[in-house]
Amino acid sequence: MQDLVIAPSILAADFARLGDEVDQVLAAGADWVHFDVMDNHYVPNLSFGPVICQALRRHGVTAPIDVHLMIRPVDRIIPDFAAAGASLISFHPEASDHVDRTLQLIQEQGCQTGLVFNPATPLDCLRYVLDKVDLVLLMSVNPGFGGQTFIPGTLAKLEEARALIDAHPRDIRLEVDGGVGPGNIADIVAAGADTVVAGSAIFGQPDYVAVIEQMRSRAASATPGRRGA
Ligand SMILES: O=C(CO)[C@@H](O)[C@H](O)COP(=O)(O)O
Repeated sequence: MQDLVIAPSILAADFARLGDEVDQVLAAGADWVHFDVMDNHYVPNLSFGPVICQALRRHGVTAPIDVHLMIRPVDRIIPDFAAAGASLISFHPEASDHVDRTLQLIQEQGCQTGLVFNPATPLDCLRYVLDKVDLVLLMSVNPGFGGQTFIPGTLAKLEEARALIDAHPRDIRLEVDGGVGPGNIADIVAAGADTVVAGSAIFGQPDYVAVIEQMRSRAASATPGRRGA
């Protein structure tokens, strides 16, 4: 399994001070910036688009920007995110008419690819496109809002995804998003995740260093394959 990546979701940041907020979480030990794009169509909420991604790059952010598209359709906006500095672009298979083509488009734009599965969406299509996927993202809440409660059934689904990934020769990250924090990260890592998104659990705390350290130390105590140990 790959080293743990912690990707704070800027959806929970103070937008009026976004550049400083991102600088602070990265200085506190976060690895990536998780960038939640919502269109008030695929999900019932509206967030931000490529200009904000570009603004973060112009501000000086060099860490990977992990763009999660909760939009439909997806293809039209992918070149804009690539030009804005996205490192990795993930989308939901049901939001694309042609999943394989969208994955190719992201690759052609020079970004890494991710496929996102909602809590009730089966992983069925994954095995047909694993050769084009760099990251599998399992939603552990229904997408659209931060601050929701982790859906426990995600743990069994993580184990299912981990088995698929481990049977594949390429390095593919397994990310979890929604309701993740110090209280459940050990079980999440034990179930097979190597990448975690956390919004309110990080930005909701006054001390970003302390919460990120706590998440790392609890994750380090997990034994892969042994949930609840
Ligand atoms: O994509 C989403 C919600 O749609 C997530 O990234 C959440 O924004 C995570 O927030 P917390 O549950 O960690 O507050």
